Amino acid sequence: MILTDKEILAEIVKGNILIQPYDRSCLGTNSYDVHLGKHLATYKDAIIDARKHNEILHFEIPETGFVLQPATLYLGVTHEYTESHAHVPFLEGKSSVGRLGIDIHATAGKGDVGFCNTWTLEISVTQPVRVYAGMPIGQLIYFEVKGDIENLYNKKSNAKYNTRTELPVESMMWKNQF
Ligand SMILES: Nc1ccn([C@H]2C[C@H](O)[C@@H](COP(=O)(O)OP(=O)(O)OP(=O)(O)O)O2)c(=O)n1
Repeated sequence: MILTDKEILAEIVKGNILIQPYDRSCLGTNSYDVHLGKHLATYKDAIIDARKHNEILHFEIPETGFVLQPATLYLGVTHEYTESHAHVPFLEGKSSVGRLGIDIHATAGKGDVGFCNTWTLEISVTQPVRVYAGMPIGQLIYFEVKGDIENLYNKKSNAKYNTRTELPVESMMWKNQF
């Protein structure tokens, strides 16, 4: 089941959910709006290799905004740092963002119980579009889980994306054995 606005608030009070910074006006009926952080990144090489540690180049979105181009994968990051200690958080797009032709994740929208970090966004666009740091970019929804958890994401020795950062993080697929 998805938490309602009242339940999200109650879980924040209990310490099971943390959203920093938090603004009451960002709480929707059953979601919380998150915003685009100022840092973006692109892969350095035109061809990226799923087995290798591919380097990314970071840059900041200027005050005047930055025009995203089609056929480029941009890694973005939420302005918000979040923790979810008892629920499965999902990152979803916003309809208003989708209507601008902006996708904010490529295949990965699920978070894990125990995930504590900003969210990396895998951004692609249909046509050139200017984006701004601080604009609403997505929404978090929280699902209840059934059963006890043996390995919280932040305790898992192989959790790849749990080191706190304000920067987008590149794929760590290279840590998988295949
Ligand atoms: N667009 C997304 C989706 C997820 N996450 C975060 C929340 C998740 O808890 C964490 C790991 O996501 P996955 O389990 O989908 O990723 P992997 O399976 O590749 O990583 P791991 O092996 O660490 O579980 O990354 C994120 O920052 N940005």
